[in-house]
Formats: sequence, C-alpha cells, structure tokens
Amino acid sequence: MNYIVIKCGGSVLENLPKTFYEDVISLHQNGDWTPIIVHGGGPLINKLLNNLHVETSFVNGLRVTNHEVLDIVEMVLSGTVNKQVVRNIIEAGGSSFGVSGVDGCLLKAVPTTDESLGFVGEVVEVNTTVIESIVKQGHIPVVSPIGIGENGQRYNINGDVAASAVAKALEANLCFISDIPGILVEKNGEKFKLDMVTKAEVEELIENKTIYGGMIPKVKAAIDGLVHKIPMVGIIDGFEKNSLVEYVNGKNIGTKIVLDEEIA
Ligand SMILES: Nc1ncnc2c1ncn2[C@@H]1O[C@H](COP(=O)(O)OP(=O)(O)O)[C@@H](O)[C@H]1O
Ligand SMILES: CC(=O)N[C@@H](CCC(=O)OP(=O)(O)O)C(=O)O
Repeated sequence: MNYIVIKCGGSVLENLPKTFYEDVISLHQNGDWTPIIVHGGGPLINKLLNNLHVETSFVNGLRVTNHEVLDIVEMVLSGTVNKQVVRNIIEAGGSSFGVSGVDGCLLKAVPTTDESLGFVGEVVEVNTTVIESIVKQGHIPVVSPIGIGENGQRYNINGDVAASAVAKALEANLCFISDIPGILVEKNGEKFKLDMVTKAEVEELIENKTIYGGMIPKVKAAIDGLVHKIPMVGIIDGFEKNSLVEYVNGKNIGTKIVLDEEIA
C-alpha cells in the first residue's frame, strides 16, 4: 500500500480550503495513494488555555504540559479538532474516521526525556492495525496526537512527532502542511524558500536560530523519519492551490528534506 501521512498543522487547520480536502479525497479515490491525516491544533489549544486563564509555555516548540494543560489539550485535539477534520472531509465528499492515539493504543508513548516538559510523550510503538482496519473499511483515517502509556497515562504528543511515528511504522511518505511555503532563510534582508535541505543544513539552521519555535519539532521529526527509512518528507503550504497533488507527483514544491544531497 502506498501510504502518505499528511500532517495538518494547527496553523492552517481552521482555514484550509475545501479544495484541500477534495485533493486528499481524490488521492484516496484514484487508488494510487492511501492518505492518513495526523493533525495538530496548537493555536486552538492556546485559545482555550487563554480563555480559561491557564498559563502555557513552550521549550523548543514543545508545550510544557501539566495535568490541567493535558486535560485541555486532549479536549481540543481529540474532540473539537479531530471531529472538525472528519466533518471537513465528509463535507468535501469523502468518508473519514477519526481516532485519537489512545484508541486501540494506536500511539503507545513514554514520557519524553526532558522531565521539565511534564506529560509530553514520545511514541515508542504504533498499532498499525487500527489504521489498516479503518483503511479497509474505505475511510480516510484522521489521527489526533494523544498517546497512551503504562497504566493508561495519557501524553501530549507534538503533531509532527506523531505524524513521523505513523509514517515510520507504515514506511509511508510524509508531508507537513503548514502556513509557510517551506523552510525560509534570510539573505540580504530578503526571505526566500529553500527547495531542499539536508540533515546537516537543518542542524545548522537550528543552531543559528533561522529555524525556531514550531519549525524545530517539524524538521527534527522529518530527519528522524528519514533515518528510519521514510521514502520522502516535505513541508508545503496548505493555502497554495494543488500543493498536495503536485507534491505527491514529485513537483518542486515546498521544501524537501533529505539526509544528504547524494541521495536526494
Ligand atoms: N526557518 C523557518 N521557515 C519557516 N517557518 C519557520 C522557520 N522557523 C520557524 N518558523 C515558524 O514555524 C511555523 C510553523 O510551525 P507551527 O507554528 O508549529 O506550524 P504547524 O501548526 O503548521 O505545525 C511558521 O509559521 C513560522 O512561524
Ligand atoms: C507536545 C506539544 O507541543 N504538543 C502540541 C500538540 C498540538 C500540535 O502539535 O499542534 P501544531 O501541529 O499546530 O503545532 C501542543 O500542545 O500544542
């Protein structure tokens, strides 16, 4: 099966055009690709935390997650956002089935090594049978990034990290849909997009702070995926018309991430 994991960032989710979902559905219906959506929802979590006067902070793009934050994160991701994406696909004429990483122990997790992050998890195992059975029923799976660990403990997993874990488990292509045309760098006061970056370049861009915030987990998850044999990883603009279709057809769109140039 030619799986493609499409990670929809919270930065674009609320405003993705209907044509985006129509493109996902057409990939599915043409039979060449089996799309799986993994979503984020950071801005909506921020909004609810703010409304409830709960403080929030990030370390290297990951949200520090205590009990109170964890409750709200799960509510937003596995409730509001997951069902919104499922509805969007139905509205665009497709069929989809939403699950959280907790359902069927889809995303088995352990706490991340940085203890100061609280209940932030890393995925240690993906129960691919959950995805496979949804696909078998003819639905597009929509996954929210909450993981489950020992004794039923929930974990907040960054959407990019969850998407990469699912792609690794299925040996799938991976595509990050975000609100930027790709990785941007500044030269002579002007910003331009990189068509391709290597692992070494990514590390340098993080080091010199050209890559910051939510882009850090994205590129780290991309590299981790490539190291574990994901065939292709890219970051593309969700608002650009046909971007997803062009990406799967190998057009030069967004930023392609590679381990090194020889194997590009
Ligand atoms: N070098 C960079 N190029 C492009 N965007 C970057 C870069 N470094 C940091 N960013 C930020 O990363 C954001 C995308 O990450 P994030 O907000 O987590 O998006 P998403 O919700 O789509 O996962 C961009 O909107 C931008 O603010
Ligand atoms: C640990 C961690 O940072 N989890 C993220 C999960 C949502 C997410 O990843 O949303 P985006 O894709 O919109 O960034 C969070 O709490 O915001």
